[in-house]
Amino acid sequence: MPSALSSFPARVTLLALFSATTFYFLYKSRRLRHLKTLTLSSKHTTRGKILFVSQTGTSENLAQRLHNLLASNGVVFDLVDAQSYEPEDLPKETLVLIVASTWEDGNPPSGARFFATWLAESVKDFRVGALLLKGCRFGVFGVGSRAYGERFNAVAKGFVKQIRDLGGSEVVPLGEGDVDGGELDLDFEKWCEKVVGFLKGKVLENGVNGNLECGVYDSEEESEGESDLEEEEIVDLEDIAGKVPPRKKTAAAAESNGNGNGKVNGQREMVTPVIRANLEKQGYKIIGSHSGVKICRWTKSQLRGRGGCYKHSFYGIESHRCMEATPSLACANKCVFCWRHHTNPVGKSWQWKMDDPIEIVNSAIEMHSNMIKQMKGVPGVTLERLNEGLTPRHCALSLVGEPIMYPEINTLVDELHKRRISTFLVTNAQFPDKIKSMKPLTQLYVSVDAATKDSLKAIDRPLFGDFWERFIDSLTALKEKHQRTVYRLTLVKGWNTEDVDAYYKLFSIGEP
Ligand SMILES: Cc1cc2nc3c(=O)[nH]c(=O)nc-3n(C[C@H](O)[C@H](O)[C@H](O)COP(=O)(O)O)c2cc1C
Ligand code: SF4
Repeated sequence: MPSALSSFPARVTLLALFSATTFYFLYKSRRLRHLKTLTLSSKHTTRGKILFVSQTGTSENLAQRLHNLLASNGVVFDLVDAQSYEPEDLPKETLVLIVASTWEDGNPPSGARFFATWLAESVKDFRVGALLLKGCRFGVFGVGSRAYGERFNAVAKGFVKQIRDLGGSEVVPLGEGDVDGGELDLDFEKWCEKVVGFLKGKVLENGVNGNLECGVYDSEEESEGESDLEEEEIVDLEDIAGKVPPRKKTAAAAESNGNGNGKVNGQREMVTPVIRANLEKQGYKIIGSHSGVKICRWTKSQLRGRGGCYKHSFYGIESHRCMEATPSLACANKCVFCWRHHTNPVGKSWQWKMDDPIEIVNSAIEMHSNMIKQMKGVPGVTLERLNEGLTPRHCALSLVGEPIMYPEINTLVDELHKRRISTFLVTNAQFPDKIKSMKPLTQLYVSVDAATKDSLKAIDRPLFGDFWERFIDSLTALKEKHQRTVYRLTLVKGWNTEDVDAYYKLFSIGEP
């Protein structure tokens, strides 16, 4: 048990606080986000931004024109080159107008690659969720050439989709300028008219109403502080899922695949080509046939000299030296909040071809290091931090799936420890025997997704018929472990936030 946080109520409160905040906003706010984003509070007084993405100056000139036009209407925006804009600040923005050109192969100009990559990666990062930019209203004008066919204004179109996917509210429909055959100036003017119309409170064709008096565009007073909304929007706790499907679609009980034969080294590969492609699209690096590694957004953040995750605040773990990995992408549940929905491999026991633990560790470190190297040259990344990042000191075995399903988990953990890498492992409490036989880890977490049998069944949709007995046995096994143990609560309002007494009983079983 850790000394600083060994106080049971303190630890439970902190974990519950993180998880509850995350899920409450992921789940509830998704449905409400349109309503909310249309009703800006007077706290949002950040000045609007005009961002330009430009290589040869066309988009920059147009952006400058828009800037002047708005200024002549009494509204002052900041005019910023996307090249020098810090995308981590986007969630703080309340209104962003982007003028963006498209270049070779439908890509942005090289100077704006970081901005574009940040957006694309945030959409794919399941931990970010659909709320990151929910306070941000935006409009995009694309500068390109129709001669490029399907790639005409690909960058501008991509920005619109990505910002929408991250919860942004599009207040002016995409404008498209064609520098070759089209009427660039005219099309831009029309788009600018819509922007001015929006700012003057006119209802646009997409039904969004602007309002000059809402405080967003106040040219005199610029708020320095961060809004309350932003504070509420703290999402992401390592492997917490981002997108919650509606309850009615997910309430059906999970079906066992019925094939669990307990073979330690089966013939089938766990990761099928379809699953592999799906995971790789989301930034996962697949190791062998059942393991994965992914660079965490906190790792990137701390590499850039920004904040780390809660393990940095709690335990001093340096996020830029942390590797997030799992030796089993499969698990024995189909939790309703799992981002993988129905695409993940499931099983009651190991039934797949098995890779060597040493090879998994070596490949994980190599792949992780390669991802770290790609951060070279990114604003804020110093050589010193980059080099530190190349030698991970901590491994979060909690990416996705159930790590203790992997039959060689003990050897794998030993390998990590031999390399002076500390280990945090998260299990979903369905394999009590595995918990018992697990060698000491730096910290062992058990996910407590619900406090009663019925709610656990509804939320985790376990494959095992005796899931509740397994769950209780897992907590009992935890108590008997002579090491640091933690319950991790994932609280979703309306699903599992009641039954306080039942949670209390569970705490007295495991004594985390
Ligand atoms: C090599 C090259 C590739 C281009 N590729 C595209 C493209 O894929 N799609 C598109 O819409 N426009 C494309 N364009 C047109 C540019 O977007 C256009 O020249 C624009 O004015 C550049 O704006 P900027 O000066 O703001 O960067 C391309 C232009 C060049 C020279
Ligand atoms: S523990 Fe590591 S992987 Fe997990 S959120 Fe923190 S930095 Fe990222």
